[in-house]
Amino acid sequence: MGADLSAVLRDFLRESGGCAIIDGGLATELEANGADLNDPLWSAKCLIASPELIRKVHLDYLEAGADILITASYQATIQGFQSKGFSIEQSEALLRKSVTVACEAREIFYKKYTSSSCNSSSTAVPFKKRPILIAASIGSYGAYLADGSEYSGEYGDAITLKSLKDFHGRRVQILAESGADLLAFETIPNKLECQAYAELLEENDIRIPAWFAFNSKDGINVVSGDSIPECISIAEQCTKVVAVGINCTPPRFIHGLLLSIQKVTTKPILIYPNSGETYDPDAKEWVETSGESDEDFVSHVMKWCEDGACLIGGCCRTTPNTIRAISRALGRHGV
Ligand code: MET
Ligand SMILES: [Zn+2]
Repeated sequence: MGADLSAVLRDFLRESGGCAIIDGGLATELEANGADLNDPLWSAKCLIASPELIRKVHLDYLEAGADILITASYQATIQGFQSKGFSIEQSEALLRKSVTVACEAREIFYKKYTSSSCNSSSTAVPFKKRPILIAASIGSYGAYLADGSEYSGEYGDAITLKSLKDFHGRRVQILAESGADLLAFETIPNKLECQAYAELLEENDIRIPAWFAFNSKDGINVVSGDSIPECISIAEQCTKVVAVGINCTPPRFIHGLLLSIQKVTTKPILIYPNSGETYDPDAKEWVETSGESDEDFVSHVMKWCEDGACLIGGCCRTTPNTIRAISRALGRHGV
């Protein structure tokens, strides 16, 4: 029998006081720090040209209180790197680099606070490292297409369960063996891709736990129109999936989605909504009309906890300030 992968997350949640904080948007925060991500690789472009910027944003999120960092591999695929002229070996190395950069940020953060606590006073209480997990991001096939189809879930008839498994298989294997603590399957737009991930996890020797995060644009179904309870039930049956929930979805939908998810899962529930703005894939920009301020966003946090969420963070257009505000709302203090 394999190791109990769910224990990794349950122990971590216990050490985090019952509710852990996920980081905020990575790609949009890289852009806020000056990166030009108008590219099919999106945030993964920085793995090639500016990994130090990714490390900085990871560190900003740790300073803000995040307990979990999600790597810059959301739109990093072997196929995507190859179409830029990289070899298979180089492409696989870039995938691994997304995890290395996040691990470096965690090390820098730990060192900083270990040394400051040692220097402060001879009677200082030994510094207790807060546990920090690195979650290797796996964006959907629609994210690789870079045409916004992770927000429609419409892949066309040519895309089958088998083609999705073929597309994701090697990347999943590489990231599972990269030193990451978890695999974060993000922005899953339809049931077919959920099934493909679950089968890949079951059929391969994947030794780290995974979470499945779906996105919704109506507060009822996943973006393709497939039923949330059906998608969650697929994840529920997969022993390697240790948490399920929602990402990159407006905060106003989260309460209703949590109520429907709760009914069909026994696993910890995670949510990391976006800022409430909408992405226009044709214009390639976020439409700012219905965005929520950090205060509005955070005013939901305690309610989401009562609704059963125990991993909470932010997705696109949320920032270290959002995470700092979530941390305060949860009564966290200091590092
Ligand atoms: C479109 S959702 C993007 C998720 C990814 N983890 C990011 O924050 O960049
Ligand atoms: Zn997002």
